[in-house]
Amino acid sequence: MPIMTIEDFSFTYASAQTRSLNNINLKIKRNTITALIGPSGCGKSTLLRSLNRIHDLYPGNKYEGKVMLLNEEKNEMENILDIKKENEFIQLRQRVGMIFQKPTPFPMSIFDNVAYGLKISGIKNKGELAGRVEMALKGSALFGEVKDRMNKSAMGLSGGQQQRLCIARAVALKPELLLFDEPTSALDPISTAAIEELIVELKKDVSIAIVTHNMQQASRISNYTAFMYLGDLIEFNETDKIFINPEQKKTEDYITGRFG
Ligand SMILES: Nc1ncnc2c1ncn2[C@@H]1O[C@H](COP(=O)(O)OP(=O)(O)OP(=O)(O)O)[C@@H](O)[C@H]1O
Repeated sequence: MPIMTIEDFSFTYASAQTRSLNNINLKIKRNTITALIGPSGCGKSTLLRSLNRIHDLYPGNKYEGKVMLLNEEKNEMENILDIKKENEFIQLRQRVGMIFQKPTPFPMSIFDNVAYGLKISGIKNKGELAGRVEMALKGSALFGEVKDRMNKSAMGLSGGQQQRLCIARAVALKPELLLFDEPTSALDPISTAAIEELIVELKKDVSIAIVTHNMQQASRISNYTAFMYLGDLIEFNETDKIFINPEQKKTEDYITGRFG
């Protein structure tokens, strides 16, 4: 079973007259990386932000269709568009974590950044907290660099380290799906390579969707690629197929750089 299925999904922003996404159908398979690509304004971020309903931080947006998330315990798919209660939103965003374009560490210590969500989710035991923080930092390939400065401010880390810290913060909550919104566009090539390597490593434990402007990045790290244009999903397939032998002319024009 996929971790998520997006079914006839359309989205309209509160302030907009027309839909930003039209009838999207897409499956995100477990333990794979799915890349969302397409020209500026095609709806990549809008789609990604629908998958943990982060749009709902602002009221009045219109969702149509279904976004079904696998409940592994019950072995059932549940429609996240039915969620209404605050505690259900908190739980959803733990299960479906998000990493943004600019690293967003909190102005607190490295340890507290990672412990923050764990405390909210009810873990109070100091030993357990320390263990989970260490595990998340190891899982995000950051532990070696920060183990001697856990109580120093996270703001003193480099951009690439801050982004790995944000990944550790999400990973600590043991998410089922991680959403990356252009996670390397503010980073230098060396930090970018480290984050790409980390994302590939993470897919052993978690399913991943990533928005990227960088087509080399999509072809390097993803298993599946969705090409979007003007709010439509034009083509979705295995990444090699999309980049080597796409079915749609629009996809081919985009990946060969004829527009976008
Ligand atoms: N808060 C908003 N209110 C109204 N319309 C919005 C809002 N955010 C985005 N849009 C519109 O929704 C459409 C899709 O935008 P979106 O940001 O998802 O595209 P994108 O493919 O991620 O673009 P980019 O690559 O430039 O980030 C665009 O037409 C955009 O103008």
